[in-house]
Amino acid sequence: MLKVQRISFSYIENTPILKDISFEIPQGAHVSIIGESGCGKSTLLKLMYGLHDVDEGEIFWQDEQILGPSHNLVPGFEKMKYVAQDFDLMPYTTVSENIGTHLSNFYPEKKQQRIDELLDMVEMSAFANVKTKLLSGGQQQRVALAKALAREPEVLLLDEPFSHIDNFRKNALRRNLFSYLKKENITCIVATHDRTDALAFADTTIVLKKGTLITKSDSKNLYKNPPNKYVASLFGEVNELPASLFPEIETEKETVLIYPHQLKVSETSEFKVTVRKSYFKGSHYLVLAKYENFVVFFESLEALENGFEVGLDFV
Ligand SMILES: Nc1ncnc2c1ncn2[C@@H]1O[C@H](COP(=O)(O)OP(=O)(O)OP(=O)(O)O)[C@@H](O)[C@H]1O
Repeated sequence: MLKVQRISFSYIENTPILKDISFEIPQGAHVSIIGESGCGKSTLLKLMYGLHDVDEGEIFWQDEQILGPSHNLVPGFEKMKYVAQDFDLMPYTTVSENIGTHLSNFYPEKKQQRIDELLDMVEMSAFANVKTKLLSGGQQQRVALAKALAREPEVLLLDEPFSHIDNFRKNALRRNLFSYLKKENITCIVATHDRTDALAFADTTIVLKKGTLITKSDSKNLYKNPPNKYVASLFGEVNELPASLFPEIETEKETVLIYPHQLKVSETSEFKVTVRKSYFKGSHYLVLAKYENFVVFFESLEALENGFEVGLDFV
């Protein structure tokens, strides 16, 4: 269990970056940390790894307290690995050597086997003997992930781990990585802007806003029942519309949050909007429309003309 207990932190005096944050993460769980840019996601990861001293509060992994640099000669908690946004690779050594940096040379065959296994997982076997300075950003990011896993950490902390990787590889890599982590019961915490990291791969999602934890919840549940527009917006476009338009939705609030895919064009609906623009999204169009002073997003299989009036049903 990772226990974060009432921690607060500031880089500069009287400018708090994280305020009174508490949560627990069971061993083997996968957790995403989401929130707008600058809300403190990276800082929280760094504190969990022991790269800064907390101002207040305590962090524990199992029964061991994670202490910052004022208590440790070499900052960083041994049982964890942290992959930062800058990958921290040795540029003039090969991919294999980088991955094997922390592996013992005592059993060379075993070491090579482990390197090969990791190269395969991150789909970098063809680059084993290439110096890392010659790799693209996305390739370096994959090597950094493999290097972090080489000695099987108990906890893996990842800061935007797939940000440099193209979609084609990202999806395969994510599937490989997260199924490997589950198999090995490695706890994984990912700071991310990518909703797929949260929705498809994290059991639990933590939401930060301006340095405070605003919710921690089952990822699917959070998506289906976002507590407010800020949370819903982290998953994509969302409409906040008067609840009176949707009597079928039970709520005591004055407004309801509705994702674009929950609104469908209907000839019979009395809720009429005026189309402003259609954006092609591949499988559908995202249509921007106006209802009185509200902006309304909905999905349509066809592009709709500016000025066109359509009815929308909640589905
Ligand atoms: N070394 C530092 N010294 C002073 N302020 C810092 C330092 N690092 C980060 N900050 C500030 O702390 C706040 C939180 O930064 P952090 O990088 O943790 O946010 P984030 O949520 O990870 O952002 P992003 O999504 O853009 O990566 C920001 O206001 C940032 O400017």
